[in-house]
Amino acid sequence: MTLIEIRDLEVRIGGRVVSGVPELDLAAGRCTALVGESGSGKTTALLAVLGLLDGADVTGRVVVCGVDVLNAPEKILREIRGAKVALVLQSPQAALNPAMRLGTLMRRALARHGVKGAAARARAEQAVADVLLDPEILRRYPHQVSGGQAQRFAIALALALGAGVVAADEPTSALDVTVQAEIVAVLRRLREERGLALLLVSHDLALVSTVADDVLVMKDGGVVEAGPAARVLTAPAHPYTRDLLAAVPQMREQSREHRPDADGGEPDPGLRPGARRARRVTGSRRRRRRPHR
Ligand SMILES: Nc1ncnc2c1ncn2[C@@H]1O[C@H](COP(=O)(O)OP(=O)(O)OP(=O)(O)O)[C@@H](O)[C@H]1O
Repeated sequence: MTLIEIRDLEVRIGGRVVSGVPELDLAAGRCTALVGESGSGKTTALLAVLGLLDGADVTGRVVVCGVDVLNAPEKILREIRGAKVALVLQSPQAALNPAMRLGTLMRRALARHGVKGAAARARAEQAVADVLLDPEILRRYPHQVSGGQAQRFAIALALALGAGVVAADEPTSALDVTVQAEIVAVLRRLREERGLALLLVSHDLALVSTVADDVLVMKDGGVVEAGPAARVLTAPAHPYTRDLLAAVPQMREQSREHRPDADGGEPDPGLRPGARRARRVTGSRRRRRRPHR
């Protein structure tokens, strides 16, 4: 079943094309990743899927869980956001109301989608258990949880609402290495067990190589190459993709000049050989924030 279908999507801001995706099909249980340099249009494409591009000139066709997003009334869009497609951001704590316990927050979100009382409590507890969090976390405030816990809570919120698609924008780049691997493991398990579909925006080629089935490589607001991750990341056809991949060891050498112990430490669980190196380098780009747990 196709959950996201994009055809000839073009987003213009101030007359300039800032993001364009000619074709994307995402089925249940699959993961498509948008990769590319900063400003290439990845986040804009993700926001288009959620119908969150007020003020932009958007053309083409975006169908999410049967809803024609670019032509749907705001009321319908509000219904699909959360209940069908959940957005997971780089720093979920920033998006959580600091004055509200996580349990309250989740129950309010459920109430907006018509689930209340004991059913909401049960749904919340099940969802946090599904991402391997102790239900006790529902009594805590956002500042009382780690970055990794907050990210798992954001995923749990998506599960509680019954979302079949998670749209994740750099979901691990604000987290430290061990926690990144935990989040990746949770996302992979949910795909396998629940058939969750994942639309992933990431700078992190290591993350992409471990979770994505398909990859779209974006540059200057367009897609320069698309195909199965196993092919695109090992035998890239486009010079830009080759540059992107070639930059990884090169940047590693640069970073080693500044950090003599750069290759120390144990390999990360859950990363394929070579991926750890790619992660370290790509994870140091502009959007990376200070790791926290
Ligand atoms: N609201 C806006 N107003 C003006 N320009 C915008 C707006 N939103 C995005 N852009 C421009 O659109 C282009 C694509 O931005 P986008 O955030 O989609 O890129 P990205 O690939 O996700 O980059 P990054 O990884 O840095 O977030 C950029 O040139 C950006 O400056």
